[in-house]
Amino acid sequence: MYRTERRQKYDTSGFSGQRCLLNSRVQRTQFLHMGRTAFGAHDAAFEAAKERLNTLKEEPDNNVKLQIYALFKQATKGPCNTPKPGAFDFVGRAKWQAWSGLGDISQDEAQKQYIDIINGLAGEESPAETEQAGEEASSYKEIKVTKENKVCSILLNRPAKKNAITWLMYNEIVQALDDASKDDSVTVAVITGAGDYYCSGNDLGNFMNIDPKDMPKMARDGKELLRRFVTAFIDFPKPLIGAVNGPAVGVSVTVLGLFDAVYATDKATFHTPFTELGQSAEGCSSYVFPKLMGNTKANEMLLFNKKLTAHEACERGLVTEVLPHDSFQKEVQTRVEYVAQLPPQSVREGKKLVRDQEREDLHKANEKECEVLEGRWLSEECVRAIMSFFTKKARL
Ligand SMILES: CCCCCCCCCCCCC/C=C/C(=O)SCCNC(=O)CCNC(=O)[C@H](O)C(C)(C)COP(=O)(O)OP(=O)(O)OC[C@H]1O[C@@H](n2cnc3c(N)ncnc32)[C@H](O)[C@@H]1OP(=O)(O)O
Repeated sequence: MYRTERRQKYDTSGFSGQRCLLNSRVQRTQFLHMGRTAFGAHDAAFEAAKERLNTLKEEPDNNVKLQIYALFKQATKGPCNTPKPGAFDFVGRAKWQAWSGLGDISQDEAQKQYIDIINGLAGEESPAETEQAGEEASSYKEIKVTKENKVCSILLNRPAKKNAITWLMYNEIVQALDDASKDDSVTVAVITGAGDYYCSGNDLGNFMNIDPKDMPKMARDGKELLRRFVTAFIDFPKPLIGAVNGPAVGVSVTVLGLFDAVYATDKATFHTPFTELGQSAEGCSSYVFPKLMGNTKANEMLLFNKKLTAHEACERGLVTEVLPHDSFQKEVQTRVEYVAQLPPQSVREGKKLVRDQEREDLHKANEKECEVLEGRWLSEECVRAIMSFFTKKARL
């Protein structure tokens, strides 16, 4: 009863809204049947994701539904091939815009993003399902950690919130890096994002619902959390690779300076809006970015909030290589697999030689940045900036 009723809420492409209902069981069965025959057996994961869509405990908000709808159409039909609906067909127009907004990403890529989002929304795969895929199930809530063929993949897994990093997620990432560093079966770690974003940085909800009298303590705790988080990146002893699959914001950008290689899709952007938020640099970026790109270019990002394209970030040395969005996953996989099979001890010794040159300076920069941020978080400027983010959201 519950499932049928839910199925009536939105069709398999996941979009709710009056004009989108498949309004009869026959149509729904036909649609599902068509869906099944449209894909070969090897699209089992896509099929499974479609099924899982109707078992979600929480209904996604419309933004996410539009994304799911658009990815479903792109995966099944390719680039948008229908005329733009009339001005008064609001739902049809929103759907059309979402689908046409995907441009010409391949059906393969669209399928992959569709699966990522649904699995992200559905939370952890059941251990049985993941075991079947030959991966090690993780016990994490907001990231997904899998280990396969010497590669530890860490997926930032809050696609509905653009993978914003909560207090819990900071701790889970620290835990996952620590675990990967100690696991002899792992020779390389990769971090990437679920859905269309790599990561939108610190979850601004971390600043909300704090009793004013607890602010100083929260700021102290936040400082310690950030210090541990960045330390985990400074001291990670194995090759750490970033696969920036979409826009990256804030702390997710600054710690990239501590990675050993960063591959970005040509749709990725890099934004560190610190002064707009009344905050300041972290992730050792106040030390690393001027070394990487020179003071003025570093200031453009850290002080003047300039958002970089992937190519600009590559020109400045923050990104190793920009790869076409369509073939991004495959291209990154090839590079990661090459690193994974290298003689691990030789790679670790080589990384240590490079990192030891500046390890002390990096820890000093991290301490200093966390100290300054502790003060920033308690400042009027920061409180005002965070409030305006949420009031703007509320107004929309
Ligand atoms: C008293 C002291 C307390 C201290 C506590 C500290 C704890 C943490 C310590 C460590 C701190 C380290 C320092 C880090 C600094 C940074 O990272 S600064 C950068 C922070 N990030 C941002 O400012 C980005 C904010 N988000 C946006 O600008 C936009 O969402 C976007 C990323 C540009 C995407 O826009 P759009 O495509 O329009 O999608 P949206 O509808 O906005 O987003 C979808 C939903 O996701 C939610 N969301 C997205 N990003 C965040 C985020 N960073 N924090 C919280 N929520 C986020 C967004 O609200 C939407 O949610 P719903 O409205 O519920 O759908």
